[in-house]
Amino acid sequence: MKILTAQQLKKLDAFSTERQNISSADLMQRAASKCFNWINKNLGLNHSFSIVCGPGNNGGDGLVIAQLLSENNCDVECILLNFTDKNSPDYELNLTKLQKTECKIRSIQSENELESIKFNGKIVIDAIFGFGLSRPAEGLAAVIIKQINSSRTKKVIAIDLPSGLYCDELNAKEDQIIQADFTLTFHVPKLSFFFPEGGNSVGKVIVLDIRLDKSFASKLESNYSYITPSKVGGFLKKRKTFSHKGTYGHANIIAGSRGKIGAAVLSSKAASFSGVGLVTSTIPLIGLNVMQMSAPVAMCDDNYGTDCLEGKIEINEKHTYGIGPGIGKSPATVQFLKYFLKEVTQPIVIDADALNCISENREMLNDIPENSILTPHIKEFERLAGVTENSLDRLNKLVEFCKEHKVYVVLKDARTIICSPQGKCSFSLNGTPGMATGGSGDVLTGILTGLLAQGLSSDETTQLGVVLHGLAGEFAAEKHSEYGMNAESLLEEIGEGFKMLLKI
Ligand SMILES: NC(=O)C1=CN([C@@H]2O[C@H](COP(=O)(O)OP(=O)(O)OC[C@H]3O[C@@H](n4cnc5c(N)ncnc54)[C@H](O)[C@@H]3O)[C@@H](O)[C@H]2O)[C@@H](O)CC1
Ligand SMILES: [K+]
Repeated sequence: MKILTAQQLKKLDAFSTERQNISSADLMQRAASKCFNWINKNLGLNHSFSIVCGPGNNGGDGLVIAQLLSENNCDVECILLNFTDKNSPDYELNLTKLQKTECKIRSIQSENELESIKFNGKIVIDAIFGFGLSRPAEGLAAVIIKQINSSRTKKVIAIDLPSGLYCDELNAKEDQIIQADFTLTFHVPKLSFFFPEGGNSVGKVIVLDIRLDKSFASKLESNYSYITPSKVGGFLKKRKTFSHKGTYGHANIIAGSRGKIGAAVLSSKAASFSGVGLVTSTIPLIGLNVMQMSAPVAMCDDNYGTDCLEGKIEINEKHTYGIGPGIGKSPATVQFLKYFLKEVTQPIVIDADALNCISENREMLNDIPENSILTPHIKEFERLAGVTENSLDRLNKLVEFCKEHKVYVVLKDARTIICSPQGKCSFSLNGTPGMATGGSGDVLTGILTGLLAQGLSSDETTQLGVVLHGLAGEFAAEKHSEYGMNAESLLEEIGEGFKMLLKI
């Protein structure tokens, strides 16, 4: 699904109402009903609700939600921020409707009236600004946002976007933005959700389908799309009854050095859980016993060096290679990598120290086979492509880099971004902060190598692999909490991720 700008969302909104022969107020009613239903189903109605409304259509959504809560006999108070007399027409219409219900309505003109408002213990519904934010929240809006953020609220639910967050621009550090527990966003997640400059404020993102015109949306120009489990599940190939280990490819994980054999173990195990037929671990001799004991499923090739990888590897055209986890940067390993890249012709997965070696020996960039998959985290990417000023600058550099080198880059972060050699970017919302721990990246390398080995294209591999890795993280966090999980917990949950994708 394409990620759209505020301008495009407005156009889509207008086209959809016209095509469906409904008014904009009907669409607002539909959007607000979706929010109400989500709240009812997921949090229940037995709470005290405070709904804070701004002057535009986001505020209008808030008014309809207030109406629905009030009609369902909830304890609800609606706070109107009156910093302008130019309210949107649908806001005015729904305010008149709300005034006919039992809902308590408070109209706030100035900051000193805010003192008497208490948000502690309440579910706060933030409907101050949506995608129409045109400048940083200031004055009354900024003060109330600050007040909500510092209150002991039960939960904060942002409607469409946390107020104060831009839709497709970057916020400044000092901007006041609602810190939501949940963001109920319409149609698609917004670009800003994927960047650290504002993405920390969205909490859990729930995308609500308000039946905007899908064919019109697909014709709008956008370089950015959002990957969902339902999209990537279809990339899985059906396993045949009469098949054997040779049917499903051979992943060769080239990894490890003295003290970093764990990275090789994690990657090799992850590959073995990805559906691949065979796994070989190409490791220095020092890791042989550890690997055989911890990952007996992997065959070992220990012919290249004792403490670190060295020498000239013989490329097997039938193998799909994933190189980098824990290999270190010793001169002998750099030579090993140089030779490997010169010889290999099929797309490969390149991670971690292999990327760092390439950054320090840039001529190697020219030897990376087309459609290979590079999996840097932000620092590793900056070593490859240069320091970036902010997320948008990084996104532009990412596009340039992938086009120039004809590779896929999986830029690992809380919100991982995949960029294709054509410069198309896909964003994933799967994953959890519990995955911010050593070894998570090694697991991703294993998954990607395993999927690529099974004959998926690099495009399918990156999208499916990133979602699967994120789902494994979510299942691990569910079982062990975000604190009590590690990279090994991810391995145990790859299967749960597959089960979910197969159900869709
Ligand atoms: N297109 C869609 O998909 C739909 C949009 N809807 C809602 O409509 C919202 C967009 O509505 P609008 O375009 O009316 O915009 P908003 O409601 O986001 O806010 C715009 C209003 O706030 C003012 N404003 C902007 N920044 C300000 C600031 N920093 N300080 C003070 N005032 C400021 C503007 O002048 C305008 O009056 C969406 O986010 C969503 O909640 C839904 O009702 C239904 C469908
Ligand atoms: K909002």
